[in-house]
Amino acid sequence: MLSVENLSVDFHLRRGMFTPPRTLSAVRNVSFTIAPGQTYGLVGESGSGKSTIGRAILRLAPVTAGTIRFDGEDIAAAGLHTPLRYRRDVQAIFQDPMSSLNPRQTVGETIAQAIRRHRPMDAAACSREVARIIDSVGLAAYHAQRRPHELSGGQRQRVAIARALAVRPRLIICDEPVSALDLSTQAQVINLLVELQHEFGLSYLFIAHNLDVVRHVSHRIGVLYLGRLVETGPAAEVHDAPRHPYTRMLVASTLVADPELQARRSRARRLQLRGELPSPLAPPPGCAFHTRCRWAQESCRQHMPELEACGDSQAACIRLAEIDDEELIA
Ligand SMILES: Nc1ncnc2c1ncn2[C@@H]1O[C@H](COP(=O)(O)OP(=O)(O)OP(=O)(O)O)[C@@H](O)[C@H]1O
Repeated sequence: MLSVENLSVDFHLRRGMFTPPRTLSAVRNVSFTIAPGQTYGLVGESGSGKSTIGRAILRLAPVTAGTIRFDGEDIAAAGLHTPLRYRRDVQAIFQDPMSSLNPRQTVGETIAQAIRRHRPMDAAACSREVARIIDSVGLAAYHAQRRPHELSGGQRQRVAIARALAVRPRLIICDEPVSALDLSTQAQVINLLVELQHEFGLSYLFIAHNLDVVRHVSHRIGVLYLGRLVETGPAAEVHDAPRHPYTRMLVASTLVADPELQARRSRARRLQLRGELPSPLAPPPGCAFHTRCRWAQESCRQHMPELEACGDSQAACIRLAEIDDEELIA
């Protein structure tokens, strides 16, 4: 249904009238597909380019190169005129629903407005539809009268999901939808998204920095480092048997609720991610991860690795064959 091919996004930064703009490569040559009813999870540290990919699909970030096809049609080439059908089929939910919900509108009015924008119907049918959608996201009927500031963070995220569902989308870009919520609310919202996927056959692009969260909802996962995919494949394989050094170190550095697993991850000190993501304005030569990789050697500074098949996944590292499998701790 969605096919992203060799997507690159550059931002041109101007510092003053008389200095030439500098180019920041936020996304480089990223490719993936999302089938109907499936979730593709994008994971990586802050600044790795996850949101920019989501925004490019939503036509909110410029596409420098590559294609974004939806049902075969190149959306990136559509210029300013995004087809109306695409604007309905592809919806989004973000980390902070407060910033995208109108503080003066009740929940019922917000959902009704979204319904009427794409599906004309009379007032009675619209209020029946609002009630049905409110129920389907696990809110009570009385929440229809509430305004965003009268709701908890989890309830506000349910309203954002309801508003997206109101237009009957086929794909939802979920950009860090649970990062601002406490752990138990995170689980509830994630379970809701999974249930809605089964009920309505939805597809998701699920963006998060926590690999365990992404693993839980995704069929396939892409791991981003400094704008490039360094590993991609079936969710279970990428999470439980990571190949790329960055994915291994990301797994080892992710906090989990299971105390035994957390203790094992904390003990694997050599695998803990240290240091900052390099600046995309001055990416390291060769493999961009070599500055933080515990397996890096001189050749890694000289060669930019391409994604290569390993098992059912693909990973971009010239030392894959030499890296010790003992050091896997999912
Ligand atoms: N509109 C913009 N103009 C200039 N640079 C931008 C713009 N949007 C993003 N960037 C830069 O592009 C890079 C990728 O940003 P992006 O927000 O996509 O990363 P991310 O992985 O989603 O991070 P986070 O989890 O913090 O949102 C960053 O270096 C960021 O500063």
